[in-house]
Amino acid sequence: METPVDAPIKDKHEESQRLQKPTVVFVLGGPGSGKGTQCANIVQQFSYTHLSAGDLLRAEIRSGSEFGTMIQSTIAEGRIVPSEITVKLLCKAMEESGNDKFLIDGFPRNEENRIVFENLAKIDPAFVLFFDCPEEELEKRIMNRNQGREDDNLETIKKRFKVFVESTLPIVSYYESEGKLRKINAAKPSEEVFEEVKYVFASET
Ligand SMILES: Nc1ncnc2c1ncn2[C@@H]1O[C@H](COP(=O)(O)OP(=O)(O)O)[C@@H](O)[C@H]1O
Ligand SMILES: Nc1ccn([C@@H]2O[C@H](COP(=O)(O)OP(=O)(O)O)[C@@H](O)[C@H]2O)c(=O)n1
Ligand SMILES: [Mg+2]
Repeated sequence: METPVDAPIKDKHEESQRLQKPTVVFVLGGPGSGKGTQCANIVQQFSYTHLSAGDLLRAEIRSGSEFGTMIQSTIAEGRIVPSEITVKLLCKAMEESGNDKFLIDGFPRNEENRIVFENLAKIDPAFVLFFDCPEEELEKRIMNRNQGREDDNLETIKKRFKVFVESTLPIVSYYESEGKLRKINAAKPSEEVFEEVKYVFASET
């Protein structure tokens, strides 16, 4: 069939670019809500690669990067690292993975994260998983986590909860208004949470 003469070449290029975009699922929830735990479960049953923004930032500190000291002090204070750094780490990890389906855990944590990702990666999430859990349960889980994290102490946890409420919950509301939020009750035992998670993935794919 002939190409219609008025079909602009640029639009065709943009369409093929869009079709090649990877599938991204953002995974949000308060600190200690089980994002990392459930992502590990998901990759065992569905063909996703798990990218944790926090893990990438901690690896960047260990690598001796020029930004290491700044990232370390930002994390120790429970604040959010400048988005360009985190988004570049995520994009690099996506490129290097060889996969085209990603769980992006702990991101976007604020509006700047969301917009910089939109502008640099130019990918919209397929949907957003949100692990909903009361603060007192989160605090207990973090205090028992034992991963030797500098930010898993009571003083920093309080700051992280404040950042979560002030900066991340508005992002959760944004995706809800876009019809992209899949809210999970994360206050249950891990196996029961995963049953809900599986149901979401089975319905989406
Ligand atoms: N449903 C759950 N019930 C009780 N403890 C949990 C549950 N999910 C995870 N945990 C534990 O809570 C801590 C925080 O979980 P993690 O997956 O690291 O959360 P996040 O990545 O959201 O901070 C870990 O020690 C983990 O083993
Ligand atoms: N998008 C992100 C994700 C994490 N971080 C930093 O990394 C810290 C740990 O994030 P994390 O996702 O590993 O923490 P948990 O929610 O898993 O406990 C956050 O408190 C922030 O200081 C960030 O600045 N930007
Ligand atoms: Mg985590």
